[in-house]
Amino acid sequence: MLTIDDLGDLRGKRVLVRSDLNVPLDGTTITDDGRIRASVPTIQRLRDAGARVVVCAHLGRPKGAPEDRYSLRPVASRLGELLGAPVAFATDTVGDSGRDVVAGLADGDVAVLENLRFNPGETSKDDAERGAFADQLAELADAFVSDGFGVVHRKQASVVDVAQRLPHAAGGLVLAEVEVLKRLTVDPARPYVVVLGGSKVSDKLGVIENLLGTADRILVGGGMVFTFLKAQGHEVGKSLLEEDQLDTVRGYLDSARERGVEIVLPTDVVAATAFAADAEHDVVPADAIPADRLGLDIGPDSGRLFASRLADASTVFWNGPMGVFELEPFSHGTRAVAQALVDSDAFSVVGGGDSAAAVRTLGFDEGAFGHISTGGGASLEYLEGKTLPGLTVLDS
Ligand SMILES: Nc1ncnc2c1ncn2[C@@H]1O[C@H](COP(=O)(O)OP(=O)(O)O)[C@@H](O)[C@H]1O
Ligand SMILES: O=C(OP(=O)(O)O)[C@H](O)COP(=O)(O)O
Repeated sequence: MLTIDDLGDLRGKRVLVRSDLNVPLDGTTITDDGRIRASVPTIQRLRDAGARVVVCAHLGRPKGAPEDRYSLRPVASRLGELLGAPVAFATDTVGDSGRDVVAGLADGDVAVLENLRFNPGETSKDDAERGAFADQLAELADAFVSDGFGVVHRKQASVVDVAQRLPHAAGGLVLAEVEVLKRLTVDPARPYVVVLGGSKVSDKLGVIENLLGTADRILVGGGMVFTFLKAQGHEVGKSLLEEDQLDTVRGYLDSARERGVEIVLPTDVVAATAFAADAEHDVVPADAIPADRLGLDIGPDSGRLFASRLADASTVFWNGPMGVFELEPFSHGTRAVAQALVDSDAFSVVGGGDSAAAVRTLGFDEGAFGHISTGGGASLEYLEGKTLPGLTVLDS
């Protein structure tokens, strides 16, 4: 991959940096700034080189139009604090504000553009629409640095199309993440255990197919669980469910059996009356979730089971919290898995915005894990052996 050194002298040049600043927020309060901190070294390096740094990023999944709750303004403020320098904020991405803010930058200055996903072109499936938005982004800069590892699996304008329009390079974060993940693709020490959870179920269920060819054991928790339980014929109440994936999941279970890959499912679940910290909740058997309840965590028995299936692992990749860890009553399963990794001798990689945030907010020391990756879906697709569009485009 091309690196920042390949871009030559950057003094006075406008450099567009695609970062992954998709951090968890409580209102306008950032509850974990890990992804912003991870983005700082590349931005600082470009400042030191005298570049005029234009940072672009997304927050959440707005549908192509502005929504206050997804504004990057609080993120820009936090970036300024971490850099110890003023950060200009454009209230749009490629409109008047974006252009004015970029025009006002001096060498070494930094600006953050408003959420890329407020523009329909960013995530469009239509090449022409995405290309037109990428043209506008490219007009704001002389060079492009891709540093948002968490989005390199997305074929989106700011990840792929803009790189085709400007001299481009991989940032230090992307290079570092790929370096670590390579260790898990080239002959990982066995047993190799993958732990999957979280809420992006439709996105991530598909990775299991390829992981069945590489992992020895897959532990399933979080919102993923219920599609498996339902596929086995159990009721899951009001829990997160991908109804149209039931046959696919049955196929995974059959295929795992044939290949000798162990799929470990929870034996009990914390089932609540509502998605709220003060909701009534009980531990119920995984095969007997009441119709009016939703599963928001794996239960204590499952926590012990998962820990026991991690104890002998030599390599572990974990993406996706085991429950709604943001709410204390539903954080115990995630804590149990994190503790099991801390206690094991395995080389462990924890990937994903929320998984990394969970580990930190639950009070674990980052140093106790082999690597904390900023990418969840991106890491998973890399480990599957898939071609990631945001990486391929940096090769040429
Ligand atoms: N049983 C569940 N039901 C609903 N949401 C869940 C459940 N378990 C975990 N989650 C949610 O999953 C979210 C993280 O999912 P995801 O984005 O896939 O992970 P990551 O960001 O680590 O890749 C968390 O906000 C958590 O509250
Ligand atoms: O949070 C992210 O991914 P992750 O939840 O897989 O870690 C990235 O910012 C990508 O976001 P997206 O899954 O909305 O494209």
